[in-house]
Amino acid sequence: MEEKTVYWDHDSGSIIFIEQTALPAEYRTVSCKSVERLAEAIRRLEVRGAPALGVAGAFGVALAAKLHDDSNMDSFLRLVREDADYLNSTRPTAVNLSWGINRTYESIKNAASPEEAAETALRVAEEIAAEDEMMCRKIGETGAKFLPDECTVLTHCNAGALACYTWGTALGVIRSAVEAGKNVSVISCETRPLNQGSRLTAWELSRDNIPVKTITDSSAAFLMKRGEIDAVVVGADRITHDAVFNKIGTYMHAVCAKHHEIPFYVAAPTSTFDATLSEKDVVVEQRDRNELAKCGDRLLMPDSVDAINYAFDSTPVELVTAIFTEKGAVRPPFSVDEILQRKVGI
Ligand SMILES: CSC[C@H]1O[C@H](OP(=O)(O)O)[C@H](O)[C@@H]1O
Repeated sequence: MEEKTVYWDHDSGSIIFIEQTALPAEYRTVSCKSVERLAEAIRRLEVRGAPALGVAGAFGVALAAKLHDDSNMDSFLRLVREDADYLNSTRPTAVNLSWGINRTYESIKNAASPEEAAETALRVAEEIAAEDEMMCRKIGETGAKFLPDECTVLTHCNAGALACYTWGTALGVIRSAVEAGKNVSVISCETRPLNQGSRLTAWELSRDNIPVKTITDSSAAFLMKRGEIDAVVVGADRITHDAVFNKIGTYMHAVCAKHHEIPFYVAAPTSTFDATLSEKDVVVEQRDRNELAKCGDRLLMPDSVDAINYAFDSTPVELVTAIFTEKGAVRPPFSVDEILQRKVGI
């Protein structure tokens, strides 16, 4: 997949993103010209996936800096910070969103004018996007070495090009393994309730001619029990010293993989690591009941019944075999500070 998930269009001066809620039925892009529209896109998961949220948040700050033209720098920066905080409030769990927003905002705090600030913010956002692509390819190269020459890999949700600027993290590992000549088949869990696995991962891999079959999330343990899964590779939204936060259902797969002695890998850039929090401190996003209660116009449960709809769960690092990063592979237990400070392979 060559398309970029979210990028800046210099001709129109707007953010272009792939509208992911329309996939797989329709491939379309949106030209986003306001911070409010970008915030809506993030809340609706039109733009989604931890690294992609980091890139989108960075371009959101660049858009805010372009749109505000208050000549007084103090009020200009206050207005841009308000937009940045508004974007940051859209989704709490993926650390990359706040990381991309804050890194871009910090780059303009000493600008001499709004014009200079807008130029700087856009440059930094495009650097973040380019870094994401480079990191995904390094993550892929690292992880591909851990996969057997012939294997079936189970993945959950979408940690592919659509969850990043391009290439992907978990799917980046699979793409790199295929590029290295390995015979990899993929089992993609549909990932209820929004079906990022059946809608997006299956779409991405089928376009790349990588063998993929979709299963219900509840089928994963049975396939492991039958010996049909050789490895699990998933993405991440936030990694603390004691847990990996990822799409709801990941913890279930990790427990089952441990029971069946199947390696459980996580693929994520070091920007996903959080040195400030522990598992108990992280806010896990809860989403609207209607994501479970309805499928289009079809009612799936009584209106009178409430739902619990966590968007993520947390997997203790003890259940993780290794984490593939752009700096190399990390085996728990690990020090997040040491990982973030290391410039070379781990
Ligand atoms: C490459 S990390 C992608 C990560 O983000 C997804 O969440 P969402 O679709 O709600 O943004 C999921 O947790 C993926 O593993």
